[in-house]
Amino acid sequence: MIRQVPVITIDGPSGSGKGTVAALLAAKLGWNFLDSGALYRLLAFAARNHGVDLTNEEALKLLAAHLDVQFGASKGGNGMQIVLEGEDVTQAIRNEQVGAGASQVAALPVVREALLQRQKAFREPPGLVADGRDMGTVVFPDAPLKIFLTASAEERARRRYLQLKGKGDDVNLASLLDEIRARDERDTGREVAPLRPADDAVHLDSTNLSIEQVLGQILSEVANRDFA
Ligand SMILES: Nc1ncnc2c1ncn2[C@@H]1O[C@H](COP(=O)(O)OP(=O)(O)O)[C@@H](O)[C@H]1O
Ligand SMILES: Nc1ccn([C@H]2C[C@H](O)[C@@H](COP(=O)(O)OP(=O)(O)O)O2)c(=O)n1
Repeated sequence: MIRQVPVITIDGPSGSGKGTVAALLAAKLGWNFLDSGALYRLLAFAARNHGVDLTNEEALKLLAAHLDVQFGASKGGNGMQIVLEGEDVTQAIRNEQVGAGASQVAALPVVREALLQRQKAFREPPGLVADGRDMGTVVFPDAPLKIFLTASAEERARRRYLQLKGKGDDVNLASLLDEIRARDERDTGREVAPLRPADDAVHLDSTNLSIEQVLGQILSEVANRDFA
């Protein structure tokens, strides 16, 4: 049997730490990294730039199919740089307004379909770490290790607050908590590819864990299997 390129999926709600841990894990293993949420964020961002309404399914489908984006190593070497239509949007797509737009367009089946192959194409040797909402359930259902990462809504809002404040954004903890809850509801309640753990996912609650502890627990799951 041909051995498939291994994938580790990390799904979970906003602020659970998926992106941080997935990037660290990919670096540690020397594997590729897919930040699937960035694709939905990029689509919401591009729609705004092109004056496309977030309910206009036909236009969004076209935009998603032709999204001109490059993912590369950042200039400083720490993290990923995202270039959309020639513009560096790495930071610009990381605010709650773009996150809410991403969650809105992500509920449309035509959009998910248009982005599916683009996500699967990240599965290249020697392996892939993919984070998002439906990595383990829809995009890579045969992944040999699936993590479902959670944390309380209050802790997730606190993390997001510190993160955005650190960037100099003007943020309010109570509204971030409201936004996180609204996004949880939309992402778990939608009909297509809702946020939910795969049946074979390992559940990790990071509320009281440091980033290093979460990474350590995932690495011990990796060590218990023989794919990496
Ligand atoms: N276990 C943790 N403890 C404390 N802060 C964390 C933890 N995991 C992530 N963070 C911080 O929380 C913020 C959100 O993390 P991020 O990886 O973007 O979450 P997600 O991708 O799930 O939305 C970041 O500033 C990150 O450094
Ligand atoms: N695989 C994915 C990834 C993200 N999405 C949607 C739902 C999310 O609210 C938005 C933004 O995702 P992203 O992972 O960037 O957001 P957070 O960093 O968790 O706040 O995109 C999705 O539907 N499926």
